[in-house]
Amino acid sequence: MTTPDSAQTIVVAIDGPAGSGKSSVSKAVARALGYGYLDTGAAYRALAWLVLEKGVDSEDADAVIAALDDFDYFIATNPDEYVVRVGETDVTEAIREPRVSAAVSAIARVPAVRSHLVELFRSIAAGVDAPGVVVEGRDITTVVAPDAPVRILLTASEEARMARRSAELQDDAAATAGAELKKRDQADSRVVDFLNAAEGVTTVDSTELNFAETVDAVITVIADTQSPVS
Ligand SMILES: Nc1ncnc2c1ncn2[C@@H]1O[C@H](COP(=O)(O)OP(=O)(O)OP(=O)(O)O)[C@@H](O)[C@H]1O
Ligand SMILES: Nc1ccn([C@@H]2O[C@H](COP(=O)(O)O)[C@@H](O)[C@H]2O)c(=O)n1
Repeated sequence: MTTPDSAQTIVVAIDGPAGSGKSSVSKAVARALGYGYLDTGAAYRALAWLVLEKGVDSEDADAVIAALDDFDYFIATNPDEYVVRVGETDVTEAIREPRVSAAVSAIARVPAVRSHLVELFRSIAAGVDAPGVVVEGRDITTVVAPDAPVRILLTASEEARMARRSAELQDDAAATAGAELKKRDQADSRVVDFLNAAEGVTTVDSTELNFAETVDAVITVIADTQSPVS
């Protein structure tokens, strides 16, 4: 990714499967370092939300591509003020609904959607006014910002990810969360590889780490990149 201020704005690219902690860890890292934070999954979710609002079949690639014309997207990059809007509508909560999670993989496998959003992400990241920006998703280390100085695959065992996601929810929702997470990873991994680290990408496996330890591990990777041990 090239940024107008690339000499000053460090891009930290983070990929990983669902529930690996990408959003929560990236947000905490951005806060700790005074960096911006860009959640790329939110854009795929927001487009899925728009497609559902329009009553369009999310499996109909042409109709999904047509919806891009009305996709007036905004996401805040301040980690302390997370908000997502489509046009005037605040969709921050709505894009987390199970119906959106269930539709998003179909949207994300449309190549024209991916290329449109990749350009959008590069432009949003380039506009961040901070010493760095943490950009997280599935193809950040490989497609969106393959030249980023810091590239991390954040992972955890499927059991750990399912347990963490279930712990956020109540009864019925907790029971289905694991299955949803697995299904989405299976669909998404047919489109981009976020289960294996590409060359030059550092893996942070949080299976045996608590949240604070995981944040520290990511900050250490960033610090090591800035002052590598000779
Ligand atoms: N190392 C950790 N130890 C314990 N809990 C963690 C750890 N890392 C993340 N979590 C928790 O796991 C849950 C899932 O994290 P998060 O939502 O950030 O994952 P994600 O990768 O962004 O998921 P998705 O791709 O589905 O949006 C959150 O409740 C988060 O607080
Ligand atoms: N770089 C990305 C980011 C996300 N996706 C798709 O969006 C879905 C939602 O992402 P979350 O991070 O909020 O879970 C995800 O399941 C992918 O379908 C993507 O393709 N590329």
